[in-house]
Amino acid sequence: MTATLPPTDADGRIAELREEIDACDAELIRLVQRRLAVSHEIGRLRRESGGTRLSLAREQQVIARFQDALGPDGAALGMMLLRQGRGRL
Ligand SMILES: C=C(O[C@@H]1C=C(C(=O)O)C=C[C@H]1O)C(=O)O
Repeated sequence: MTATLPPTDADGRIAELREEIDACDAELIRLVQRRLAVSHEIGRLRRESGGTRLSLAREQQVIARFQDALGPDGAALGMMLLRQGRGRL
């Protein structure tokens, strides 16, 4: 059986939990920005040393990691992060 809270208590708890979600989102945004900067630096180093801009083998590993942890939506999230780092191909 689940306990029911009076609406005013529920409102207060929802407000608290939304603050937690806002903090998670802020952290995620910071991490995505950091990931993008690191990814660009690797791409620059690889190009400057005569390599290819992308590494498809590495991209498969990244997508597999997201898929294993989060399922199909995780794989989609991994692909969005990779796409963000690629910029114009
Ligand atoms: C960052 C790299 O370069 C590219 C970007 C990747 C990424 O954003 O994770 C992965 C593979 C590469 O296509 C890398 O090789 O690790």
